[in-house]
Amino acid sequence: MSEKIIKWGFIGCGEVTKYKSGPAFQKIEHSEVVAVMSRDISKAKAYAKERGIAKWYNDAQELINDEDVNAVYIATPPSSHATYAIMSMKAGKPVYIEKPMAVTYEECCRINRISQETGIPCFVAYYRRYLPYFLKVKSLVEEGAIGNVINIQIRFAQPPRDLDYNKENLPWRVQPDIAGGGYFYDLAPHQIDILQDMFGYILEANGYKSNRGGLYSAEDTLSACFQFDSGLVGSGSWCFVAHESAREDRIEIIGDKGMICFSVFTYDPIALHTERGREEIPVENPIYVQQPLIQAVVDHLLGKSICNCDGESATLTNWVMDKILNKI
Ligand SMILES: NC(=O)C1=CN([C@@H]2O[C@H](COP(=O)(O)OP(=O)(O)OC[C@H]3O[C@@H](n4cnc5c(N)ncnc54)[C@H](OP(=O)(O)O)[C@@H]3O)[C@@H](O)[C@H]2O)C=CC1
Ligand SMILES: O=C1CO[C@H](CO)[C@@H](O)[C@@H]1O
Repeated sequence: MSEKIIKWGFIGCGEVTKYKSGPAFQKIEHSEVVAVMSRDISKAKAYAKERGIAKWYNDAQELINDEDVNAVYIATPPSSHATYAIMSMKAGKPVYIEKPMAVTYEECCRINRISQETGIPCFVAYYRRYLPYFLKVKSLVEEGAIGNVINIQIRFAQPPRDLDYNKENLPWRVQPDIAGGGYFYDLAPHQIDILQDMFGYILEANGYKSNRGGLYSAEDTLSACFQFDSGLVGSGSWCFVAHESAREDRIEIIGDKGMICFSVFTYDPIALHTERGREEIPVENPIYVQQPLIQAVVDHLLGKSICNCDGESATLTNWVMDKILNKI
């Protein structure tokens, strides 16, 4: 891309854009937000006015066609990611898509096909790959702090959220036609992506799912096992209707000389267990957590470096989830 400034249009301006990503697009050099879209024009206008964004729309195609917009951030629920990504790339505009990339592996493949045919890049918001906390875990593994890695364990449990009890108006995150599944499809992609970034691609995955809470139709409890290309095996369990006493957000990387435990959502200090005992390693992340990844995307679009947080790699995470859910 020859432009000196990446001028973003946002499709969707909900929660994720308020703090995690939105301000970062405006803080980064050679990056501006020039337009925003919500299906409700008054929401789009209020969002734009509050943040000094010049234009607002209630129609995605109009935002994409805007000549001032030269890259598109898709921050809507997952069921609309493929449509907007394909519309944008067909208009010649690179996309940065929120996670999960789409509601199925097959939709991800469609997005990648259009990216290949048009030559327009597609990135996915797996920002943990660029966060200091996870880079520290990765460097401990690479330095051999725990010897050879033998096994991976993911454990995640949380109680239902208040909104999950509202049968008449359930959150989109537990509606599989919008979200791709239940909370598993919302949260597990972060865990699966970061593990694939550290250990290579997962080539086998199988799972069992169940609905134990009866609050909504999507699965709320799962167990899975998986194997990486290298032969490394791991397993995971997820429960979204657990008692508070079972709350957990933990990945264990078990080695032959120690173990690393870390969290994916709460960033509790990394725990390094070795023959020296247990050490805690606190690591600070930036306030706008997507900023390092967005910087990498902007640098890629400016031709300065390559960002590999792309559609091809993100698709493998949807593949793993669809295998665990028996969707494929
Ligand atoms: N990377 C991360 O850490 C996080 C990522 N996310 C991801 O970001 C995405 C959005 O999540 P979040 O911001 O929490 O969701 P919200 O429900 O808060 O916001 C969704 C936004 O999309 C708009 N919208 C909904 N449906 C459509 C549609 N079909 N077409 C156009 N606009 C639509 C909504 O506004 P309106 O209804 O007015 O159009 C709203 O602006 C999801 O993919 C989610 O998984 C979310 C949180 C963190
Ligand atoms: O990282 C995250 C934190 O929680 C949100 C709500 O479940 C997720 O959508 C998001 O991906």
